[in-house]
Amino acid sequence: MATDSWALAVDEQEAAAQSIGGLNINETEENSKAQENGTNKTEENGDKADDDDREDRAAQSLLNKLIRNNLVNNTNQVEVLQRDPNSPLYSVKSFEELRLKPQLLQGVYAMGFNRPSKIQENALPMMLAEPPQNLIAQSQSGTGKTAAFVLAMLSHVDPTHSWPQCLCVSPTYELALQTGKVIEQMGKFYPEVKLAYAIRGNKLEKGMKIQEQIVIGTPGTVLDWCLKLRFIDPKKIKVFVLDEADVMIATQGHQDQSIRIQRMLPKDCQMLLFSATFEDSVWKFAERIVPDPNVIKLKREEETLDTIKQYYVLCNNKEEKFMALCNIYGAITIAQAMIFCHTRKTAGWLAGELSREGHQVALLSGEMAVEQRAAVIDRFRDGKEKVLVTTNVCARGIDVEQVSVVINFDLPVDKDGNPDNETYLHRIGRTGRFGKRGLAINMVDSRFSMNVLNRIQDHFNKKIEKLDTDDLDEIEKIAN
Ligand SMILES: Nc1ncnc2c1ncn2[C@@H]1O[C@H](COP(=O)(O)OP(=O)(O)OP(=O)(O)O)[C@@H](O)[C@H]1O
Repeated sequence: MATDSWALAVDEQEAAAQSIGGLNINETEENSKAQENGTNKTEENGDKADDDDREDRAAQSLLNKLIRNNLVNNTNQVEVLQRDPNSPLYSVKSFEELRLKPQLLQGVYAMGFNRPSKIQENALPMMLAEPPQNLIAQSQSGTGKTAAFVLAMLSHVDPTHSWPQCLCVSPTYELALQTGKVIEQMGKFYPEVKLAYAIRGNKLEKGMKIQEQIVIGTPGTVLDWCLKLRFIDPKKIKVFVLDEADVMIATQGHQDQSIRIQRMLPKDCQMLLFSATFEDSVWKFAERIVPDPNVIKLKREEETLDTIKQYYVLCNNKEEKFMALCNIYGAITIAQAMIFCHTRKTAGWLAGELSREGHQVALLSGEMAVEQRAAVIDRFRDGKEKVLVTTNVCARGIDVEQVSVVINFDLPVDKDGNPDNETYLHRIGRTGRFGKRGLAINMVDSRFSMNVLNRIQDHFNKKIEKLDTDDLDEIEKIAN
């Protein structure tokens, strides 16, 4: 996340410069030096960086949800740690085996799910078991966690009772809405089950009691509804879900609020916690929320540079980098390319220059709302634009199969100006699914960036070849 938040910080810095300097972006000397060195003023302000990180995680997670329309491929084995290692381990290969209510099975199939995802194979039997079992599950975004706990909640409610029985907390209003949508879709043929949103702005009359069986919301509002306003009787909750635990703990106060909610629930309430990543801090939090847990983990698919041809081009400034890019485009056919810039300003400039050259260009930029970003990514994935110019902020999690060329117009560095190897790998590396050959071209424009390139090369122990973009024959060769 380091680079994302750094790029975001730069974007915000530029936005500030823009608002101070009218519509012209006035790059101060200090600013441009900072960019050159890969350092940034805002890093002095630790709080600000933390804020960025928080926003960044929630925004990234929302973006992932908006652009994802099927499961991510993952060939790793699921690790299961049972609370009682002697009890049999159930896993299912079909939804029928779960003996779901027919209305729910219909909902699952109507969503186009044919069989359980890897994580669902193990998680669903555990979550649907009698007596209910607690679960901590970790796997990357897009592996089917949300669908799994939504199915568990819908299976456990008794629609003849008009009070909340399942409670789900999400880190932000927008993420809660997204999960709500999945509940509505999956419960489409089960209209007796109703859903309420405990989110800011949803004001209810004093003394009211919620009648909906499922409540989804953010921790602050859920806590108020349970404790202060008593719209919900926490003692009647049968299933408690805490989603996106890693994003949750990044937000000040959410951790405590979640723990306070959990304390109000009955001892036999089923506790479920989900997270895309599992740092120590997440694990400590998870253990406080979920007593006696079963644990399911699915490691991320490893990315590799093995099938990627990597090159670098020596230039003196951004204009030369642009010329080099034009030469490459003139020499080889590029179906779709993603071009990464360090700042929003460079990205905007480059997108403009490329459009002038007649390219169909999409621009992803930090000031765009997450929904706008998702729309740009969708258009690009549909092939409506052939070039996507972006800063780092927006680019995580975008898997575009047809992207054959990735260009680092600026090399990825962290906030201290050190090579950001993880981001480099993430930009150009391929997982099993996208195992096709790829081409990565790095633009080097200073001694500083040459040093970054060399360190990246050493880190991955993979040669990055020099490319002379004035030599058309040489460029043609790299396409073969
Ligand atoms: N068993 C399944 N078969 C096919 N598609 C599925 C299945 N389960 C989930 N999906 C789809 O895969 C995508 C990712 O699923 P889901 O949102 O549940 O994953 P997640 O791990 O919660 O990720 P995120 O946190 O990004 O939402 C969604 O588009 C969902 O509709």
